[in-house]
Amino acid sequence: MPAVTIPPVAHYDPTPGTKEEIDYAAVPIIDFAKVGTPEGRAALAPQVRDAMRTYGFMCIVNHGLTQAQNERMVDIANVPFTEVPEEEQAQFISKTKELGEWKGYKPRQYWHVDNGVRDQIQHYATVRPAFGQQHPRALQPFLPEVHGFMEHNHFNVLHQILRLLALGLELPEETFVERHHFDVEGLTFLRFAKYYPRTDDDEVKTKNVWMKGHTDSGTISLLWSQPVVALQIMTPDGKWRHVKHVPNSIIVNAGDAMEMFSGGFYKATIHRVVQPPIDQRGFTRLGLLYFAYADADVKLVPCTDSPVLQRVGITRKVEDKDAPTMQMYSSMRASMYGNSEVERKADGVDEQIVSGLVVRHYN
Ligand SMILES: O=C(O)CCC(=O)C(=O)O
Ligand SMILES: [Fe+2]
Repeated sequence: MPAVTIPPVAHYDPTPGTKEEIDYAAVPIIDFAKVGTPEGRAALAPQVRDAMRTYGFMCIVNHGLTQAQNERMVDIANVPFTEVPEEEQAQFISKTKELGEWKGYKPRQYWHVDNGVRDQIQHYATVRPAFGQQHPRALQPFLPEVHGFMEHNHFNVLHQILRLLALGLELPEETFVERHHFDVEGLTFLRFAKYYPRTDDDEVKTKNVWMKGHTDSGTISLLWSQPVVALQIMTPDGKWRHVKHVPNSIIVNAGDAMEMFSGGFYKATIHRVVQPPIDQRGFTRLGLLYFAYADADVKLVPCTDSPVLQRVGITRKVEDKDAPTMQMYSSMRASMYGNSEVERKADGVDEQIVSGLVVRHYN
């Protein structure tokens, strides 16, 4: 058998952890060591149900990748930003506003943040299968690893979370798994995100907000925890609080589609990215994010056969007959995000109407 050679990649030095005192959100830590067995899932289901019902966020440890495998992916994630010449990057710009999809680069300054300030975040998005997309030359040697990382996210993490969320609603375990295929073309994608330090003027004009408060449009987002403390969530008491970095963990949140499937039972929690604490300023912030969506043609209506929902009641944002499909909803959201044509409400909340649903961005 030929030896498997792993192409070398430059190391991305992680930013040192902050030493500042920070008011962290009490995001529950969920240990996935036993998630592979029915007994393990039965024990985890109530923990996951409570976390996603109360916070809409949880932190998963023992997800099956080692620290070294995690670091290797972070190194690979830096390749599209550091190893691809600008002229070549220009050939792979995502047509997000035109097509409502994420594929390739989101350049810096693509979004309006606030008061005329544009973002300083660059993304590179890979759809599934990774081989079905054209990629810049420098990334090509790493595609088998990128694809393997997506498979790990999908089957070992996402599908297990979906099983636990179905159990939490007393639904058959595969209810949500069956709506999240990997091998068919769909909306789910992997994002490499690089946040660059900003000018003081930009910080003042945006009140230190780097990415506006929002809910994610899909079902489940997997944010691989990284050391720069800048992600905040709106906690149940209405305060913004930071999410703590737990080494080699995954921060998980539910998006709008999961909130709709669960009739409001699981919360699509508002979150945002802000300027890091003083000792972490001046560094870049590099993240791995896997955004899961239900299959494109699935309608975003509540699971009325859940005994739990029958007991606690269902909240709908639109009538079932008017509910959008996953494709309709996500592409509208993607094309409209960061667009200045929003209605400014008095309290610093911007509103847009997407497929008949009100979508809010919080400053
Ligand atoms: O970078 C992060 O920590 C979160 C980013 C985020 O919320 C998003 O890309 O939707
Ligand atoms: Fe998000």
